[in-house]
Amino acid sequence: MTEFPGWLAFGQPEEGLRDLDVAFGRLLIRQAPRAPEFALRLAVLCSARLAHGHPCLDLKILCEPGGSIPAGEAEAGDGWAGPPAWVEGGLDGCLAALAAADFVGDGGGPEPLVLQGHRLYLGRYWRAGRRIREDLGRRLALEPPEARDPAAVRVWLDTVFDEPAAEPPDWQKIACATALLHGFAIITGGPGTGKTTTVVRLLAVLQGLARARGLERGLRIRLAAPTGKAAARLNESIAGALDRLAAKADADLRAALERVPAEVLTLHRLLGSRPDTRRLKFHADNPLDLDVLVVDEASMMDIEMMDAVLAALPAHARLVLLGDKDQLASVEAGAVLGELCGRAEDGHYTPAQCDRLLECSGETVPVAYRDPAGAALDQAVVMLRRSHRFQADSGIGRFAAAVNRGDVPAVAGLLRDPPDGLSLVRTGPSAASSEAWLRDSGALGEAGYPALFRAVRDGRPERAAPPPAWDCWARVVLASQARFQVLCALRDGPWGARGLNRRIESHLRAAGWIAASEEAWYPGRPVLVLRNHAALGLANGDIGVALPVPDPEQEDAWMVRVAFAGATRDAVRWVSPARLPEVETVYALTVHKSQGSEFDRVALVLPDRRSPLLTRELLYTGATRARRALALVLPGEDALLNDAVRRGTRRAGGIWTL
Ligand SMILES: Nc1ncnc2c1ncn2[C@@H]1O[C@H](COP(=O)(O)OP(=O)(O)OP(=O)(O)O)[C@@H](O)[C@H]1O
Repeated sequence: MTEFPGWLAFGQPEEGLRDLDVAFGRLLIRQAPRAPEFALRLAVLCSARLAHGHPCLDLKILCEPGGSIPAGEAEAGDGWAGPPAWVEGGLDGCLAALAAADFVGDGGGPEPLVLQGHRLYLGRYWRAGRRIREDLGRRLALEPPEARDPAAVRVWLDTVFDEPAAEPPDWQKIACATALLHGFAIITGGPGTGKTTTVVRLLAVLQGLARARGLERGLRIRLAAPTGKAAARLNESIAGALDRLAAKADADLRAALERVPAEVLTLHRLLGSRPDTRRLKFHADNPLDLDVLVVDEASMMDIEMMDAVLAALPAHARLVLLGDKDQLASVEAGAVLGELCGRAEDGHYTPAQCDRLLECSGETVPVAYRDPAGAALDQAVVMLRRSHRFQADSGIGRFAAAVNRGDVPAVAGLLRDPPDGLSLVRTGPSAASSEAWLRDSGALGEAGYPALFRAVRDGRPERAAPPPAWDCWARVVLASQARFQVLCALRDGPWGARGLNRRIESHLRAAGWIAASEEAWYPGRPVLVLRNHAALGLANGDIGVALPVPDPEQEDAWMVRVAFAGATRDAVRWVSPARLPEVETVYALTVHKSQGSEFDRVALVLPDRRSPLLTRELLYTGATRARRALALVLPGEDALLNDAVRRGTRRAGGIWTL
């Protein structure tokens, strides 16, 4: 019988170890009983880091004084400053112990862990990271046909960008030119900076140029997003951007626009994910049949998803990623977009690239963004810098920008005297169940959840109404649902989503919006889908609302169906609650789950105590889910908010440096 050390016991959440990590540690001991225990602890910590989205353990950060890698980033736990007591001999000590362990290799062999410099990876992620880097390297080196005809590119770009930018240079035009010049490009930018507008123009130019080259069938273009919600939102905004561009198009541009698809799939659907297997339909040996793939909300892509997408993408195909590099990364391992955009703020465009961009677009890259030593990746990344959604003086925009800069005094100043669109609601730490903050934050007000119930109550068609009338009602209800949302940092604890959901529901019951006698599936109950369900066309993160509809089997009887937005603009999908995969009520939603969604008004609720999960990215992501009004609900002290603004997540990835 193998002896296991005491710290390797199942059910040790206080150590931050999941049972999975413990099982991994035990497996390693069985395989390599003579490995130093210190190396084993590092290996198990490496596995535990995955739960927090880190694909590797950065030993340098671990050993820094104040490096604070809490093994147990439990939601309610505190971070700690400095390495754990069992770390001996600093970075050199870690490296020596790992060198003596059979289960650690350099990536060339089958070892389950790989040590690369000062980073310890689980082999699976290291190999995926290396494939990503090699694949992107190949795509960056591709010279697409458009790059060979800068004069034609210039004509088309001048056609789709027919108005000068308010402030030169026109980064949107530069982004289009960049994506035309490379087989792989990233367009990053905050909310409303015009990523969708830009990509629609890009796709029109690509189709226009393809037609001019005599490619009669046009390019095969697919649009995708990591979640159903993000796909549905891109669907809407692509359709809007296409309409806007078509309104002023000449015949050539109209012909090109007709070949730009508006349908957006989830990445899982695009890759042909199947219910009972991890194997995808499309992969390296059965690639996707397409020439251009655009992925929106790419900040939500983790390493494995990126690896799967690249594997299934034909070698000649162009990949364009859109996303906000400052948003929270995927909860799965790896902040792929954040890492690829690590140098986007400063451009780093080489003189040769600036010349090419000028030739293709007529735009001059400002000196501040030039760098003779710029890397190949830098040339393919463009950051859009101006929000067209928020006025420069809008409360949400200013708050989000200050949070993003980590500017504590600016955040404090904005909250002291909040500009339009921003408000601060202070509550006592024990006020989670009180009605006051819910009223002050707008949740129980006219524009809050009562508006959803009013849409349910007032818009219900006559019993005999035809199906389109029921769809129309559902669309109005779903639109009301998307107008207001309570978001919280955490899932558990008094200010976490779970508890708040129950409390908000009971306040709505007390106010008479939900009848006291009604069952779990009362009309108006909003629910969040927690798992992908390919057969029902539902994806993790989709939100639906329960509604009563006539029962066709029994006269005068009603049945409950949950309405979800369908894949196309006006479609509604009705699903019986009995067929739904795992769902939960969603008056309060965690910021993590809200990625890819937007709401007119948001109440962003912070916890009353410190949590390592409360970071700058989380605040920024939560705040930028709001389009018109943001109420920040602060149950604890200001120091808590200030700490979060200061604390940027340090995702230990290293994919791009592998
Ligand atoms: N160059 C521009 N001039 C004026 N308005 C613009 C410009 N670019 C985009 N817009 C407008 O700004 C709004 C946001 O644009 P868009 O949806 O393209 O941004 P986005 O970055 O994709 O936003 P999201 O945050 O939803 O991802 C739209 O109403 C769009 O019409």
